[in-house]
Amino acid sequence: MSKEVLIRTQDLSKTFGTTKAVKQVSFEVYKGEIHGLIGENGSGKSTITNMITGIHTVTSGEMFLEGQKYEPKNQLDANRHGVSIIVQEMNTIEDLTVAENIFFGNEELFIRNGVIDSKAMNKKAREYLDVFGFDKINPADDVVHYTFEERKMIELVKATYFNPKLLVVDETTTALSHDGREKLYELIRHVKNRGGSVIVISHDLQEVLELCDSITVLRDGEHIKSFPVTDEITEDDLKKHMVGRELSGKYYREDTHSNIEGEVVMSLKDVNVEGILSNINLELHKGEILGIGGLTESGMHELGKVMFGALENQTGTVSLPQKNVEIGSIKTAIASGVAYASKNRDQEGLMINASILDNVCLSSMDKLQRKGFISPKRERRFTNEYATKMNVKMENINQFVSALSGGNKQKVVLAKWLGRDSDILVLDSPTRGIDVMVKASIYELMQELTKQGKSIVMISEEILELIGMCDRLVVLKDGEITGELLREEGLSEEKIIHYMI
Ligand SMILES: Nc1ncnc2c1ncn2[C@@H]1O[C@H](COP(=O)(O)OP(=O)(O)OP(=O)(O)O)[C@@H](O)[C@H]1O
Repeated sequence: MSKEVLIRTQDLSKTFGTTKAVKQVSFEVYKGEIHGLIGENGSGKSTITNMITGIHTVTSGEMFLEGQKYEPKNQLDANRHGVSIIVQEMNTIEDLTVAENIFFGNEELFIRNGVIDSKAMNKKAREYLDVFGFDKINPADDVVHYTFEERKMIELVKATYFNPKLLVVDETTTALSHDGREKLYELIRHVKNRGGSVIVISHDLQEVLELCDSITVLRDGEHIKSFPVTDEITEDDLKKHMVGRELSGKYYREDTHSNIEGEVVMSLKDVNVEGILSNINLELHKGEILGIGGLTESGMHELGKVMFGALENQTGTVSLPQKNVEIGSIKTAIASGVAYASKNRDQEGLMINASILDNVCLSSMDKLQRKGFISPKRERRFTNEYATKMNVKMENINQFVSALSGGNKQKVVLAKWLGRDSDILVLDSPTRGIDVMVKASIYELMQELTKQGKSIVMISEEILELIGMCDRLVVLKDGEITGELLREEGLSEEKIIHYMI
């Protein structure tokens, strides 16, 4: 049986100012297939899918959906054509309830006598949430009460309750916990089994090979290749297509030593946060990479905030013994050389509507000033140095962060803290959304920093990166430390999972 094309792009292009983000891309997605869209950070993946899903207008070129010319006016219009998207960042509206978020733009479904029947809307939302087993999510609650992960789950329902013909999943899996990821895979397969198609954008190449029926590779906004996935295709093949040359070199550390001999630079004593963390006692050593692992709800993300003085209602102490400082606020943390990169980068890590320069310089103002004056030249030099170090793909340092691709935003977060020259870096999900090549350079940089005597706390849901990089790994479950593992004793997935669940 010949395959039927669901969507086809013909010479599709998108220009933002002087940036040619997508250049005459022609590719097609068949009905009933999972199609991977891969490429380095900034290669145009999101821009293409944003055009397909009506988020961006098309600069030039055409799209055809089931053979018909397709020109979505906006996202709702795309939904009405059976096309939806789950984006990288949080995409729920804070002031609305769960149900109002799910049916946003389609409220007319529930209008009775000229007013919205909230009861009927909540009832319908309940039904859809139950299909996914999201029984802890209440349709009538304001969405703001839910975690990043739960809000992503609400978005899954929003994007699929109307049985889309085409679902786009833009770099979402790496933002989710193991369970959330499984739910998303289930959903993707469900759409496929019903004859729908899914475009998956992911930097996890193993995931792409396992999940997808075919793959399209982009490089610098151009279409490089589309091909079906076969058993012969390897991750290295994909990398080669992505960068245009053979790649060599190791990804993770190769040594098996646990570098924990240095003096204690941070000490947590009897830290408790009601309902989140219990009796946390932990020490971080100079030059160490301390991994924190667990399921997303384990308290691991909150532990990072505690180390940065960013959580209220906490008892116990977080201190820096060498400096004789107790961290009780973000201000003290920054002033004492502690940096923190949040998992929730758009809300907590960056000023989205400010320039790269403003973002990189903000936390280093004290370092940059001389006699109370900050020279614009020094700011520019400083920003250029760290943006270049992190390989940020940008027009120039005055570009707004909102105009950067997801992975490049993440690089700005890291550049900001590297520039500050902090002694302790608490990095929550540091390589989220980052392409394989830059990931390798971040791992290299982490090693370089520890050699300089800096200490790193790496909070991650990627077990392999924890195994690959940490001197010591602390595992949390239900807010408590359940295990501590040393690199030199051998870190393995089985051991870690044993303490996680
Ligand atoms: N709103 C915007 N304004 C200006 N430039 C933009 C905008 N959105 C994207 N770009 C630029 O378009 C190019 C492609 O970005 P895009 O987000 O499509 O990349 P991507 O392949 O999805 O990257 P990533 O893997 O990092 O998410 C980048 O150079 C980016 O800076």
